[in-house]
Amino acid sequence: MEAVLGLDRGRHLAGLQGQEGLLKGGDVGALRLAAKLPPGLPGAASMEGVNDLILRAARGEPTPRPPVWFMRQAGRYQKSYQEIRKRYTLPEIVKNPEVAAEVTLLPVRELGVDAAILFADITTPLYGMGVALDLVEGKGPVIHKPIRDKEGVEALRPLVPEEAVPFVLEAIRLLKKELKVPLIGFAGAPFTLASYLVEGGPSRHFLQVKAFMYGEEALWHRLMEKLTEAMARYLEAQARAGADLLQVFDSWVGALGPADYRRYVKPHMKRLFQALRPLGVPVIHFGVGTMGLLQEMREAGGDVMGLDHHTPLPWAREVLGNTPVQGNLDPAVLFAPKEVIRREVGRILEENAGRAGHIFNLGHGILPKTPHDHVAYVVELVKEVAA
Ligand SMILES: Cc1c2[nH]c(c1CCC(=O)O)Cc1[nH]c(c(CCC(=O)O)c1C)Cc1[nH]c(c(CCC(=O)O)c1C)Cc1[nH]c(c(C)c1CCC(=O)O)C2
Repeated sequence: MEAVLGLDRGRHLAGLQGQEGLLKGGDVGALRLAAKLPPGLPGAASMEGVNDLILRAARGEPTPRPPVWFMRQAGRYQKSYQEIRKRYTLPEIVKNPEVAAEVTLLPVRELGVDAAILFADITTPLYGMGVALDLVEGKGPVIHKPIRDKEGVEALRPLVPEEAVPFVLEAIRLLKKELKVPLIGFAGAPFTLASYLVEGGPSRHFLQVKAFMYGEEALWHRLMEKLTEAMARYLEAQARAGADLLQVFDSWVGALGPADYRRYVKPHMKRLFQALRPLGVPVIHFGVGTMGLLQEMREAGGDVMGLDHHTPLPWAREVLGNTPVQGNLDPAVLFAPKEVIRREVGRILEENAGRAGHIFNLGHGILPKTPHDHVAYVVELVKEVAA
């Protein structure tokens, strides 16, 4: 397995050098020494010479241009990923630190994005809590025994990251030796994980999870507490292993209205973000269909709010004040002709009007059949800002 990373190491470094060679004007400033990280984090020592644009933007500091990365930037739209997937299943990639690190590096090399995101799935830590599941192609996670009662909730084991996901922590340590951009660690938020655990798989109307939430309120909070505690431990372990930022994916919480969010979800999210605060690592809080929840989610916590493509950026800026934002190009725009991509990227940059604290991203993850050159084009366009 060493060969997988070893073989590509030279290419990776060559790619990065090429990328630096192309840097112009303001971008050079982006490669200055990283600002100090809080003590106790292993990432601190290895941040020298790292492109720290995303860390500065996450702190709300001015940058010569917005940093850019993409949710699901490693995946099936890449030929290189498809090649690796011919040899390994998704869980095999994740459980093999060298291969997971290699997949994490693919978009950094191929696109020149300003951050890497650890290659894993939101379901990865669930195995370590005693949940049996499959990742079904074209569908998503399928839980063997959905949680519907007290017995199911009690059967969930506390997560001990060093024992349950040592491969994730090892992948982070390997990546920190290779990367010249910050590494984002991530986890699913309790509601989004609960939706898979209770529904048994992806859902359209979230009827099972809502029935459980409304009908068994005490048990619901017990389930959310267990997931909150586990994800706090998981994210903490990722930061200690070297992750420079963390993103919490509450992908499906947009299924709830603000009153339900306040009652059934917000107290748990508050606890999660409180637990992460002492780590001193910026945390991005993201959801889809969450425009109506934005203020509640911001109150729950997070240093950066992820915006989906239904949320007007200027409106979000009004609502959020100085809180940094991430987003929010519609992933479908990547299927459009290049002139449209240029127009839409330009629109978002104009909407942000050069304000500090903007991380350029999509409003949700890259879709499987997205043309690779269109993704690369977005990176070029964002980098033009500082040219
Ligand atoms: C809801 C969710 C999941 N997983 C994730 C979320 C939250 C983000 C979001 O809202 O999109 C998070 C995730 N999953 C994956 C990553 C990798 C890092 C990255 O962003 O590059 C991340 C951040 C790998 C993956 N996880 C999965 C793939 C699909 C590719 C494959 O099977 O090889 C990848 C690259 C599988 C998965 N896992 C999940 C789904 C819906 C799917 C897709 C099913 C399909 O369409 O086949 C659950």
